[in-house]
Amino acid sequence: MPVVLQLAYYLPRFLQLFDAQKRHHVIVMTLISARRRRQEKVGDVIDCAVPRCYVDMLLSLGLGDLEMVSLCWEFMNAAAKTTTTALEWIMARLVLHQDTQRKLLDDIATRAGGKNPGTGSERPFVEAVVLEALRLHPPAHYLLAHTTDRDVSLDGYVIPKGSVVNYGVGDIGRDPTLWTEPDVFRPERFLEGGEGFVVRGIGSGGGGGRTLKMMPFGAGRRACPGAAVALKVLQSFVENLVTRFEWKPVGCVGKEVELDMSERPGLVTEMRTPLHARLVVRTKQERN
Ligand code: HEM
Repeated sequence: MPVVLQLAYYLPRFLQLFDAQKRHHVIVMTLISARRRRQEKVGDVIDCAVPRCYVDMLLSLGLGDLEMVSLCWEFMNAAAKTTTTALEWIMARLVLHQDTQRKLLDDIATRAGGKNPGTGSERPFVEAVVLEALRLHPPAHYLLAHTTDRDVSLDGYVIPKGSVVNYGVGDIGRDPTLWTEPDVFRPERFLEGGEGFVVRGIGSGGGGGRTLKMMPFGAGRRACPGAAVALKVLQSFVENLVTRFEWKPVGCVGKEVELDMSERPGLVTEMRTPLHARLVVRTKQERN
């Protein structure tokens, strides 16, 4: 296609993109300016009633507005879509596996009561549920592109300097040489004695020791800096959602609508059909 036609084809999209960027800039700058005014009024105090936030730290580095806006967007985009997508997959799994949902509720109740963990494992069952869902449904099926700064030798292959390297995160989690029955949702594999107990989800990128059995947050120096927050947030949301509501499939008893667990590939891999579930408020007795 001639260059002029190509430009004409992409121009409307570029204009839309510029417009979206302008709106993003205005929204984020409003928030940054509010923090700047506050700092001018009370100073960059650490031990005041309002805690020091990410923007305060950026301001203290003396960065320019454009750079701060870009960093804030990177954080917001990287944090929100990935975490909400992971939560949707986890809740879909709990709708599909009612036995796991009941076991989770029991484990939460026994732990809250200070009794021995219901699953007999030191790892809370909710953590196992979150990890198992991230293994099967990592929101990012590929990482951000990485590159080699020198020739690297790996398993007898040479990856030349300057190669663009990426990983099939989704495939690693379902590798049959690493996981038994990899397509089966079984959170118990992450409990003590299970093949996934070594996996921490963070640190070495989700591997456990030197073996990368899964890497939903990437690995190494450029691994997700929000992994620890994401895992805590997910566990807290799942615990609260399951304690307050019973999550059931839509439809009446015996005629439940089957969940569509297929994926919509993209930068973030979402559920092709967004989750629809029937929520029933749990009674106080059920919660305890
Ligand atoms: C379930 C939730 C999340 C998943 C699955 C996830 C996954 C990832 C992955 C795979 C990468 C690329 C790593 C690489 O290329 O090696 C990444 C990068 C990043 N994530 Fe997350 N993330 C999540 C939540 C968060 C949260 C909550 C934050 C912030 C609070 C965050 C901030 C970032 C940032 C800033 C980067 C870019 C790091 C860099 O370029 O060095 N993420 N994330």
